[in-house]
Amino acid sequence: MKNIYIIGVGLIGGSLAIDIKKNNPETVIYGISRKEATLNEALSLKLIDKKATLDDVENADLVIIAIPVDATVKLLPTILDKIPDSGLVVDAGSTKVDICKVVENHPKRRNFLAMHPIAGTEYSGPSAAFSGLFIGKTNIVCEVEKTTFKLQEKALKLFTDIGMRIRYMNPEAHDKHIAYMSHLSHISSFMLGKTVIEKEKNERDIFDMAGSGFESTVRLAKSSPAMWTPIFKQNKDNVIETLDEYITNLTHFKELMKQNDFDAIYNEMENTNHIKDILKGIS
Ligand SMILES: NC(=O)c1ccc[n+]([C@@H]2O[C@H](COP(=O)([O-])OP(=O)(O)OC[C@H]3O[C@@H](n4cnc5c(N)ncnc54)[C@H](O)[C@@H]3O)[C@@H](O)[C@H]2O)c1
Ligand SMILES: O=C(O)C(=O)C[C@]1(C(=O)O)C=C[C@@H](O)C=C1
Repeated sequence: MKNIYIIGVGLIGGSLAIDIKKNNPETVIYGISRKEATLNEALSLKLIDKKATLDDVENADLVIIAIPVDATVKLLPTILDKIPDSGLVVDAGSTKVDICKVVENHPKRRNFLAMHPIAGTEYSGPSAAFSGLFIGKTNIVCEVEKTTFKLQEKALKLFTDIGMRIRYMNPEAHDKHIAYMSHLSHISSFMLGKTVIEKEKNERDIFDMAGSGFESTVRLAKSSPAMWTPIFKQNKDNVIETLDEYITNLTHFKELMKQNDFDAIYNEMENTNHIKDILKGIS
């Protein structure tokens, strides 16, 4: 691909830019952002080769949209309008139902591939981007059958070349599973951070007593509200369902404590230890 345009050169867009360029040195990577300062930062960090504007995508072989999911829903139809007939658009959004819905009747629907790379960190912006983020990680691809076969092949090669494995899923299943697998852990981390900040008022105590256990469970509370608010809004019903389940489990744990049923508490923890085997890998 000769010309790749990345809209949103933050953690995800910037990290994709670095590794795609490594594998395809002849490709020109253009960055598009709302703020000039973000593009200048991306240029100075060598994430992109050149700055561009939305109108320039009429020359695109590929456009990667890596902006918050509400902005993706707004921009995606316009980008599809502008790209050439041979062009491909992919998005990296953390939700998939609303994004797929907004283009379901678009005349260039077959030029779009919906995906969600399950890779990231709690940091955002161009300076958070790094090479290797996607190695060994899963890329969830939705409604693959709605994309022209030739364009599917091009996109999937680009992503497997940077180390990703592909998993296919429909958008509804994606949003339901991801509410448990990603959105709930962010809420639980944010609320853990809130509880500690509210009750442990002395920041020196928090700093001195934060061990690696607290650090690791509160890591996601450093994440960007600008990215997460639209995710929770788009996936509201699924997220509320996960919260109901989680709150039931927390309440159950509290009841066992009140009843001094420490055998039951032991069993709860022992059963949950199974997560360690699951995360070791399913072959
Ligand atoms: N952070 C993660 O762990 C992660 C993982 C997988 C997918 N995603 C998804 O990838 C997308 C990007 O996330 P990120 O972590 O790279 O965020 P980020 O904040 O690091 O980068 C997003 C960039 O988009 C820019 N931007 C915002 N609105 C814009 C608009 N309307 N037009 C152009 N630029 C705009 C921001 O200024 C920022 O530079 C989101 O849809 C997110 O849901 C994030
Ligand atoms: O590891 C992290 O810090 C992340 O938040 C990455 C993470 C997640 O695993 O929940 C966050 C959002 C995504 O859409 C995909 C990946």
